[in-house]
Amino acid sequence: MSDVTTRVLILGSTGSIGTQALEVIAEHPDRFTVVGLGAGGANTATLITQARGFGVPASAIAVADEGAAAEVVAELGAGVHAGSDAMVDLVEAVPADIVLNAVVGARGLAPSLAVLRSGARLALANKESLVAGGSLVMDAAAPGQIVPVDSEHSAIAQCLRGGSASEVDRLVLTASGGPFRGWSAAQLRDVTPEQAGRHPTWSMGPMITLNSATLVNKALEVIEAHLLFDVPYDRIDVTVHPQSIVHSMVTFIDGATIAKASPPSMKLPIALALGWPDRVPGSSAACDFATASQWTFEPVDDEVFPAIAVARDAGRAGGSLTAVYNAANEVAAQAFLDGGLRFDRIVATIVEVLSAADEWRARPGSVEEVYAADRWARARAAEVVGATELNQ
Ligand SMILES: NC(=O)C1=CN([C@@H]2O[C@H](COP(=O)(O)OP(=O)(O)OC[C@H]3O[C@@H](n4cnc5c(N)ncnc54)[C@H](OP(=O)(O)O)[C@@H]3O)[C@@H](O)[C@H]2O)C=CC1
Ligand SMILES: CC(=O)[C@@H](O)[C@H](O)COP(=O)(O)O
Ligand SMILES: [Mn+2]
Repeated sequence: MSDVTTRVLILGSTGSIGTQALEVIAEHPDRFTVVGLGAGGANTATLITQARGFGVPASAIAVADEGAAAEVVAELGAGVHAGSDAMVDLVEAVPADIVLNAVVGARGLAPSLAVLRSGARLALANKESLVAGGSLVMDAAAPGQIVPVDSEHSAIAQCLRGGSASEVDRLVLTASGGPFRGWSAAQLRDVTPEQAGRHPTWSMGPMITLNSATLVNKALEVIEAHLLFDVPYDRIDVTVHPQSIVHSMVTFIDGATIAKASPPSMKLPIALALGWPDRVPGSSAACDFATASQWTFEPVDDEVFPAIAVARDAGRAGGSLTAVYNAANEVAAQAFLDGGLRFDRIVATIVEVLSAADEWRARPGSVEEVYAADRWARARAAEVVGATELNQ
């Protein structure tokens, strides 16, 4: 084994993915070293503890919120990167072999692009940056420079190892179905944020947990799979698998399907992305085939949960419509969490915003054009959310 460790910079270190990544690294000090940490600023105590625990200096820390950054400076000293460009500044200032982007939301786009420019490997949890940036992100990446962290895409990448793209017939993403699997449209009207926050199989941050409940998470993941693996939308399926043990599958042209299975834990795909292409021993418990269990698969109810079908249409139409989809969702989801929008109106808001988004059908020529689409969609979504008829 090499005596040189892999230098890992973590953006979003205080969140669900970020903290699990630090657990993986702490378990393997012979393989990985933390060289930088970035976060929004809502959890400065955690960030300071992380910096002290992993020996990260102030100059290798980024905090988006200026006030929170000042708190970190008071504890760790001057040099902390602060403000809306802090993640990009950090990526540009601190040499790393791998940058894990575990920031939440489309705000992760600029940092993702900065990582690709730096030449480091991008371990990508922040699916929103890919969905928003689309071909811009993929075009900026060298072959193999992006390694997926999202469990489904990690699974597919594993199923594809050693094969040739021409042998792939279909990608099959699994979905837990969320907490409202089997519910009727009428039942979804009265869903509360508390109910939507109870994911059946995964413990995750609040936004992805809500996105799983609306199936917007799976919608974003279909777009993510299309971009990462260059497979057309009509050859990407979604199946509801409530146990979340099969993390996704690939069906090949001879009728064979390869599935990747393990109990639900993000530590495995995080560790694999950090160690890629090598597996990190003991990342997760393995399936216990000595105990009786059932793995079930059922179709998505597209009538009650239209999020995936809407995303496919946006993705096929192309341009910046997937950025519009994501931005509209971020606004509507936050409005729901704040008590200002009915649950079933989240996806209705996305549909409403997309229906007026024809100007964003052109392929973006620059990241500024993506940001323009994102800003437009946020403003339009805020108007739609504010329209009383949508909440009746
Ligand atoms: N959690 C999971 O199991 C999975 C998550 N993902 C994806 O990974 C990403 C992270 O998810 P998750 O860990 O659950 O989210 P969390 O909400 O738990 O964590 C989000 C992280 O982003 C940071 N952040 C918030 N605002 C900003 C900002 N303006 N600038 C920089 N950083 C910011 C937060 O910092 P602070 O604490 O300071 O607010 C926190 O560190 C998402 O894109 C999600 O879809 C994908 C698959 C599984
Ligand atoms: C762990 C992970 O990758 C999440 O994206 C997970 O897949 C969410 O669960 P759903 O299948 O309910 O969206
Ligand atoms: Mn996922």
